[in-house]
Amino acid sequence: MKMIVRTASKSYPVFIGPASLDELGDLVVQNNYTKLLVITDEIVGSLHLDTLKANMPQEIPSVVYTVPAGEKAKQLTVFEACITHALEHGLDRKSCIIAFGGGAVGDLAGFVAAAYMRGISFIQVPTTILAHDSAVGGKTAINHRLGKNMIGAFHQPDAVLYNTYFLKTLPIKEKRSGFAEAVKHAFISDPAFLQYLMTEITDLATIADDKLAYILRRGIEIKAGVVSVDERESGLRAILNFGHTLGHVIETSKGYGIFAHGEAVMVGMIYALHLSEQVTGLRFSIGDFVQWAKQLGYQTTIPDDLEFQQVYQTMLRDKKTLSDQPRFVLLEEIGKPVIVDMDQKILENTFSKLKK
Ligand SMILES: NC(=O)c1ccc[n+]([C@@H]2O[C@H](COP(=O)([O-])OP(=O)(O)OC[C@H]3O[C@@H](n4cnc5c(N)ncnc54)[C@H](O)[C@@H]3O)[C@@H](O)[C@H]2O)c1
Ligand SMILES: O=C(O)C(=O)C[C@@H](O)[C@H](O)[C@H](O)COP(=O)(O)O
Ligand SMILES: [Zn+2]
Repeated sequence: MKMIVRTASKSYPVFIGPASLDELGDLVVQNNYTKLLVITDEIVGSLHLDTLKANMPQEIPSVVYTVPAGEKAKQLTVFEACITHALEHGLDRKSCIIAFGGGAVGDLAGFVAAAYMRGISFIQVPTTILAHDSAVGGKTAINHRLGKNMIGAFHQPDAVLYNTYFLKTLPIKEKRSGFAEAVKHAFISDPAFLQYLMTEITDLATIADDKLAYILRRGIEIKAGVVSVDERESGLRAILNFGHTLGHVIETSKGYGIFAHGEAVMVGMIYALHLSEQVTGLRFSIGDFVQWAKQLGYQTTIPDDLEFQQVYQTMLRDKKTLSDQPRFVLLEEIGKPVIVDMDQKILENTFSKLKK
């Protein structure tokens, strides 16, 4: 199946399904790429690189660069090594980078593409559930020890080829991480989708293929709808950050990769739901939601070793913060997000209640 993402700077196709890699050859020809650089990670490369290679047009020269798996890929040293590899192998301005992996590879490789010779093409070939979010919308970035995704650019891909066959080898922790972003998409825009998820999904290890396909498609539709209105987060796009203010702090404070991104976002969403109850008067059974999240294996409390004062300092560096005022995405209702400047005392009291 094919969807089109339309943003102010560019429109591009997202192909979803087991045959999506068939599109690669045509894309390479249509766009006249001179050379391809596949950036993948060591796990995805060892499991699936042969499948990707089998779908790459043999007449175009290609090279592969393998980076560490997970958040370790999103570092300046790895970014520099990718640029060096591209220079040493003669990539030019008409070359194309293929981001082959989950969100970490996508964010890194997209940023390499955004920066190399001031910007070349890239194609997302995502391999995780989470990537229904990360491969669409053009946010690319690497991390800084003081904050998540602090060094990056907006740079849209030429296409997204989402071969759902790759998802078969995902470990349960990564399924959980990716599913949390689908829950986020439901919370910010579609109460019926949230209801569907909470009713139909009771075990992440055994989601039926048709249900997973629907969840990915609906998540991409919601994300594409937001980025088509506000590509560079001048306003509306911030709603995609629901759960991320605390989520990113958890990732940064615990050390990148300890909590998977979506696992941290789940705790952040539960925090934001409690804040919403107090600040916007949200009426929603948080207890039922937390029970369901626990059943799916999520941690639903704030890690015990996090201290509010330190957490608050990291929140102040969040990209949504303006003039030292932390801003949160809260919900007035399910599907009705609002951006709110937050009072430190409310943040602290709710934080204390949600610690283990
Ligand atoms: N740019 C965006 O809009 C956006 C959106 C959401 C998240 N993100 C970022 O995405 C990253 C998380 O992405 P992710 O959850 O895809 O994680 P990931 O890319 O770190 O992959 C997680 C782990 O799963 C492995 N893996 C990937 N595909 C696999 C497969 N098919 N089979 C077996 N193992 C596989 C990887 O090697 C890695 O060890 C975070 O850095 C987050 O900040 C970006
Ligand atoms: O696409 C967006 O916009 C998002 O916020 C999606 C998030 O799921 C994603 O984690 C994103 O990388 C966060 O962006 P950041 O600007 O808060 O670093
Ligand atoms: Zn996210």
